[in-house]
Amino acid sequence: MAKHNIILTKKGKTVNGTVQLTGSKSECNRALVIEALSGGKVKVENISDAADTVTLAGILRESEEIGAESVNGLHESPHLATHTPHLVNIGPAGTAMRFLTAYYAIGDQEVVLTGSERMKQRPIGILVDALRSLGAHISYEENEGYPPVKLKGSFEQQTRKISIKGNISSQYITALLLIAARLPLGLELHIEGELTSRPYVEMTLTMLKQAGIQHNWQDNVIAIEHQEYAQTSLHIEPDWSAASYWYAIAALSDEAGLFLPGLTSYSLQGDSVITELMANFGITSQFKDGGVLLTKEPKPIFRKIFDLKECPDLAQTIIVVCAALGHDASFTGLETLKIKETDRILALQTELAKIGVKLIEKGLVYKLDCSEKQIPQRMFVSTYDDHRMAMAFAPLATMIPELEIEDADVVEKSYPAFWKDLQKVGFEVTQVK
Ligand SMILES: O=C(O)C1=C[C@@H](OP(=O)(O)O)[C@@H](O)[C@H](O)C1
Ligand SMILES: C=C(OP(=O)(O)O)C(=O)O
Repeated sequence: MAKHNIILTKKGKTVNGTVQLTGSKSECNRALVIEALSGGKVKVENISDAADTVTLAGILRESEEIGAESVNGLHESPHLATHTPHLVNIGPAGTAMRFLTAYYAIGDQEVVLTGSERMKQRPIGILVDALRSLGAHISYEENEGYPPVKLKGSFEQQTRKISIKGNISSQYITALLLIAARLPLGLELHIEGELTSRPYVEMTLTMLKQAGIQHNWQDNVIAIEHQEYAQTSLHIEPDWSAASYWYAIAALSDEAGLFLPGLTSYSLQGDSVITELMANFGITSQFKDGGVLLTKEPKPIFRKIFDLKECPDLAQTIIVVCAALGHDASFTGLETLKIKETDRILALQTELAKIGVKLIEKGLVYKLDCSEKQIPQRMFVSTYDDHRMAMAFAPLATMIPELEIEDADVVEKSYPAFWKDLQKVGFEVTQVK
């Protein structure tokens, strides 16, 4: 598909309106895997239209069909008849890549699981090693430790007790927890060292519980016995990471009145912490009428340090807001950013340099230096195949008269209606020929 850029403009410094956000990509991806493993007992309500979720749903549906054909003896499918493995391409969806690796590892189909060029650079060795110790047969098709992977579909559980490093990606842990109840011996997962992105692991366990799967988490050990799913529906809340861009827009405006229906203060999503983070920039979040109302009051910013280890997907949103406001804050917990859709540290450094702001690495702390900040009349934002680069820089249109954003469709990964929603609240979006 041809890539196209857009120019974003916004007149005035007030923003008002109602925006219905799509379902959470993280909740939905978990729910779909739970649904697939539950043998039809669990259903998903309010499925997200994030491209990563739509892709995952399609793949799981196709897999179930192939599974059903092979159970019924209909081996006429060209893949199965010639023993060519079923080729599954997950594109840029990291969460789905990790979850499907675990899902196919315990299935009975032979599958080669691949993704976009960037996906082939996003590590998966820690998860593969854990699955191999459980008894899965997995090999690498290109580079050791990275997709594509071949899953042989001949799982025999060797042990229930495995260890996994917790500081690279919580998605490996979620992937294992999602299949745990289907393992004949269950799972006893020992998390070694620090656990990054912890709220995502909590979300997984809560959703499993909603689906009838109990767990026991003590210190660094999570245990799930082999057990049956309950007959139930999982309801997906709107996406709090998507909400963060609306908070950023409010933070960079003089006045705001934005209503986001469906969001609750008791969300499963760790990114709901955006309400606390944005309070530092004068944003009040009022939960009422079945949603959240954001309002803005100008106030001095005091907070100097932000630890984002539990909410890595908010890093770009918060850092861009601080840079735009000329607030020299420091950030910790950004270690996982280099292995996401792009190296997000490098991408931030390169794009912030265009407004004269530096993001300086000092060991594990990143510090903004806004002393030479300059808001230009026009800016071109490169997006590096990263939806969050496009959405985190879009709020700058409240300050920069002409903001050109590269490859606008990149937002489809998690929030396809983003540009349309901006238009609804008074932004102009012009496609560049
Ligand atoms: O489990 C999830 O749904 C996610 C976990 C996080 O990844 P890491 O655990 O790799 O930080 C997050 O960045 C990602 O967007 C979604
Ligand atoms: C890191 C992200 O997604 P994933 O890892 O699922 O590609 C994200 O949405 O910011």
